[in-house]
Amino acid sequence: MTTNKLEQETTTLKLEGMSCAGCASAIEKAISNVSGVETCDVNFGAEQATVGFNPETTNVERIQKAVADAGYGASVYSQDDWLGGQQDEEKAKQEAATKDLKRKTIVGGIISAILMVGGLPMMTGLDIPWIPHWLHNFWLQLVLTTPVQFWCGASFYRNSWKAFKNRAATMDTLIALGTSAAYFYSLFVTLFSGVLREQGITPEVYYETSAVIITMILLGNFFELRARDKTSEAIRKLMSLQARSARVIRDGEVQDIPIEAVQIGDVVVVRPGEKIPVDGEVIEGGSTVDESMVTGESMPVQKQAGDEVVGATINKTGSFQFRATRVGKDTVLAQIVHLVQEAQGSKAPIQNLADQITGWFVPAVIAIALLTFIIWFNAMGNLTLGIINMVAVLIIACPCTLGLATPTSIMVGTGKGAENGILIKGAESLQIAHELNTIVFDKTGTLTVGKPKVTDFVTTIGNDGKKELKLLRLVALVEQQSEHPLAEAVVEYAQSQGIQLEETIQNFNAIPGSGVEATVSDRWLQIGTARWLKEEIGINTDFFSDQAQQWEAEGKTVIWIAVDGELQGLIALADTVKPASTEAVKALRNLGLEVVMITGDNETTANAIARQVGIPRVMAQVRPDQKAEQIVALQKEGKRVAMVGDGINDAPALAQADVGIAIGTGTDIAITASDITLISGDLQGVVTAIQLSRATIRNIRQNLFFAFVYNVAGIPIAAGILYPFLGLLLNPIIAGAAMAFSSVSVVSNALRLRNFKPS
Ligand SMILES: Nc1ncnc2c1ncn2[C@@H]1O[C@H](COP(=O)(O)OP(=O)(O)OP(=O)(O)O)[C@@H](O)[C@H]1O
Ligand SMILES: [Cu+]
Ligand SMILES: [Mg+2]
Repeated sequence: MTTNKLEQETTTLKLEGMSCAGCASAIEKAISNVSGVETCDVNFGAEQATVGFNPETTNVERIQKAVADAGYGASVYSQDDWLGGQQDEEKAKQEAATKDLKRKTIVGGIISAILMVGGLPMMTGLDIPWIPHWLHNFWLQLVLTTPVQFWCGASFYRNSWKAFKNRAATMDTLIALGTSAAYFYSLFVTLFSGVLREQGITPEVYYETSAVIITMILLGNFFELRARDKTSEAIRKLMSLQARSARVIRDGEVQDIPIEAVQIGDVVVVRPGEKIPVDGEVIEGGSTVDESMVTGESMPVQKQAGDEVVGATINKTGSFQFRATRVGKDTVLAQIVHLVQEAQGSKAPIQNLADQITGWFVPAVIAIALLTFIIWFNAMGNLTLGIINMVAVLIIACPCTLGLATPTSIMVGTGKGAENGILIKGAESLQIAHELNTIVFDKTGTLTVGKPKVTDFVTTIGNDGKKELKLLRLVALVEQQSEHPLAEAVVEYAQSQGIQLEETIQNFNAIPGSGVEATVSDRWLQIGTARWLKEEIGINTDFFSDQAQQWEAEGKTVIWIAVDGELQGLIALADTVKPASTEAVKALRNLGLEVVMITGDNETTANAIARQVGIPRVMAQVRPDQKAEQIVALQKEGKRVAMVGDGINDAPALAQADVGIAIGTGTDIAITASDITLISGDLQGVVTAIQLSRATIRNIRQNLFFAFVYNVAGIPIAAGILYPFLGLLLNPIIAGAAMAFSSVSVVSNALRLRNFKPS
């Protein structure tokens, strides 16, 4: 990573023509070889590639060409795609592919059934009267099997040729080799059956082995395709939330226009029960809006002039007009879709092992298969069993299950997150979240609502109303320049006392984590923490010590006022704890996590709030620039730390934490430094995210276990290792069935994650 992040561009490509994880690694290799490409993640499950590259040395076209040269297709994922009709086009293409697969499976199925029935008397040694003998004729079997081998099974040959050109081998290689061995051996026997008989060998053919295996694998593919389709359901659900049209006021009249035609600044009319088409700001009227589809928050939200509305949410009772502020790919919904798409295509570290294995797996299997043949043929002198066992090894060893295990679970997991208002940036975050043991909460705006109100105001001059107001005016004038929530509260309070704030001030200076200072009306004002005034400036603060102590114990934030270096006043502000905070903290502790609160506020206040929400460990008086250091300190204690913050001023800490969880309040989703974004401000989302992560990783482990067990146990049995002891061989047909349905079972297991419910 030598290049600057800013110079790197990331693009997501939609891939075509992959049949297994082997293809994925072939594409990954091809893309990585393009000079200028810095990172590349190919996801087989999501059929997409996420490529980071330096736009100065390469471009998307060159990357696409590399993919095409490797024998696959890559198209650019445009965020506008799903707004227009391109989605339908892709759907039609997919439907055609499914239909083709279905037809081939049916033809293969019928022929296989005939072959199996014909083979029954031979296999069982019985003379079954209703089965005519000619059904077992070698030549008839040849005629029947040939279309299955080369028409139904065409894709296996095509794909293994593609892989071969890339000097790679995939699951298709194994299937093509395995079934070809059975077919051509049978062909040889058919042609020379006379010669074999003369030599005293009973000629036997294995046409049905090949036909049945091909059919079975096609059937498996068919089920897998249908099941995999369901893993991307979440995205489709999100996309379908998009409204089709909007009612806007143009040229003084209300017009119905398609959603793509809406422009920023358009005035949109929304009636009761209608879907809000794009993002905007209410300018007239009011209503309650159901935002659950975007935020996961089930309570409808009140809207009036000045409030933001989000596209795809549903207007309940009232009607209103709003001005469009974000359209097309800039809307909150479009961004969510984009993010989920990217996350679904990203790779979890847990997958690396599976990838490495698949890389050398196929060549190794071919070697084992050859060895099996050689041993059976040479040591046992049995050509037929040699061929059959070799075919069984080739078929059972198919690594496709291994390739599907992780990505399918990740897709379902991230999709499930989105449904619950939890945006997970990548598979890696989803994985790390299950290892967390410490959760650090920011206080203001995270555990509390973040809208403090002034509750008390006292001055050293006692109860002289006029002088008090004069001081408050000076304070508010200074605070007007600050963006701190405390400052806003002070200004609001002053205004509510009827104070006019129209005077320019000089030398304004904000000291983050301490306070603000400025000159107003020739007076030098310093407003901030006691520590700052006392220890850094040297002002005597004794006068208000007791008063401050009392307020702080009530959980109020106290700010101190000094004029010309002398203490003159004290303001207390209270912020309400979010109703869900206590619940969420409790749930997290029940999950076995240590919960910590971090704040710039002073010790006493912090402790009072911590007690209210049930947090045992507090880090108080931490300056904004020190928050990240505190996270490092926790990490040095050996902890895996998640930081939960409002995403704006906590950015460094969010980035430092193992998992940064940002609270996006309302429409303001700051998806920047965080790994996970909770779209609604509900802290319960933290609990859900961790539970979801644990469920997903558990699911992946199950999948990997199934995949490994099946391959590791299957290969030796297929090779005939049990034969000397138990006389047990694996019929290639059974191997084919096992192989076909192992991937179906992995995908079905991943789909179980769809039942995940936040508790
Ligand atoms: N504009 C300001 N006016 C008055 N006091 C301020 C101002 N900015 C900061 N302070 C003082 O500095 C303290 C620390 O501020 P800081 O922004 O680090 O934390 P906070 O917002 O109180 O809490 P948190 O860290 O939980 O967000 C505040 O509690 C307040 O006493
Ligand atoms: Cu396979
Ligand atoms: Mg703050």
